[in-house]
Amino acid sequence: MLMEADGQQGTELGSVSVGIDGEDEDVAAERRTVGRVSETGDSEHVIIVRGLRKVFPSTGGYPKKVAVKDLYMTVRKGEVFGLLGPNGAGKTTAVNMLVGYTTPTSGSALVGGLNIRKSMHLIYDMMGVCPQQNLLWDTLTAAEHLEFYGRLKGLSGDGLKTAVVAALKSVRLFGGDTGKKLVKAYSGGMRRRLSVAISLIGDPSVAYLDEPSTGLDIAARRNLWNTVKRAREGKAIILTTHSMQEAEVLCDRVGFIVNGSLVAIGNPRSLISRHGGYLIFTLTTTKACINTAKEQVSQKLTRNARLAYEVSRTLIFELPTAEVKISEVFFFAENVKSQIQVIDWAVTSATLEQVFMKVVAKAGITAEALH
Ligand SMILES: Nc1ncnc2c1ncn2[C@@H]1O[C@H](COP(=O)(O)OP(=O)(O)OP(=O)(O)O)[C@@H](O)[C@H]1O
Repeated sequence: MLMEADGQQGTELGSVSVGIDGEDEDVAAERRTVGRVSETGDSEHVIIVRGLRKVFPSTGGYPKKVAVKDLYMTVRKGEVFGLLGPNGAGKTTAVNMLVGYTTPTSGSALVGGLNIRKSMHLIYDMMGVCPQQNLLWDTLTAAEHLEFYGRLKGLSGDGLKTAVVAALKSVRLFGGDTGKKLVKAYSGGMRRRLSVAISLIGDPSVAYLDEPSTGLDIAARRNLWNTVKRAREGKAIILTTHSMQEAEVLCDRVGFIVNGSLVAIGNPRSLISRHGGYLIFTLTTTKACINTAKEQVSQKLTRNARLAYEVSRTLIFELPTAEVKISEVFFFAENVKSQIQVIDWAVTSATLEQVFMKVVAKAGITAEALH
């Protein structure tokens, strides 16, 4: 791996401060990792983001916008990293700085040891991008697109032909004459799949996928997940998504961004256990039994049960896992039938989506604003 001499490094890292008031522990630890690997160089951490910040100047009467606030994170070889956040959180702006679409206001990033501020022309050779908006030519076929981008990645001859066929097959654009049709005759989903195939042709060591599954039906989405899983080996992949299911299936680690700041980072499971820490108990009863049901949960399960939602006759409680075992909820649900009429009940662990809503709400955005 190339490690580029970087005169700014000392200054940039000199400003790293860990343990800023209220900063999440995992976010602080990631910041420390950035400091460590930036100093020593490291072939495993393919992407090292060092305090990237983007401020859009005020225009047309609108005030200036700090879209990304001092982002520190790393992505390792073989890792799929998911950037999650509500609309306008700064995900695309962060990716746009990394791929050279927009210049950072401050901070920098190393990609394969090269600084995005100085060596973007060299980084282009090792990266693939699936932008949020498809950048395709209506008058070319899918195969022609892939041949064009394959050549840009240095492929030629039989190697190029084989790579184009493999790419068309990987996103199911190969059957019949599909790959030979002009893109203007493609559906939205087919265009999206082609954009993903373009980003992966030539086996780049870094790939950025901005909401890759937007507009895909369930089958196409699952197929896309398999394509990304197969492609991840030896690559560092950053993807942005609004789908928590996609993040759980695909991502080794995820980062939640709110108002331009990273507020949580980690493996989806560890985030669930760290920030979730509760069971979701759903109980549907009759109107007459609602109050007794609430009392029973508080008395028999835990006083710390939190009523998260009450919709019609359905109550949804969060029960701290430190206080209530799942078997106790089963026992409760069976026994409470002597006190109240139970129409239905269910218990599940917290999901990444619930943890996301909680973390985002804590960071100052209401759940309503997310919809
Ligand atoms: N060129 C620009 N000029 C001014 N403001 C911008 C520009 N591009 C983005 N922004 C603002 O920066 C913020 C972050 O936008 P960005 O597109 O990065 O968010 P996002 O997390 O990708 O959102 P989404 O999930 O909706 O795609 C938003 O408030 C957006 O309005």
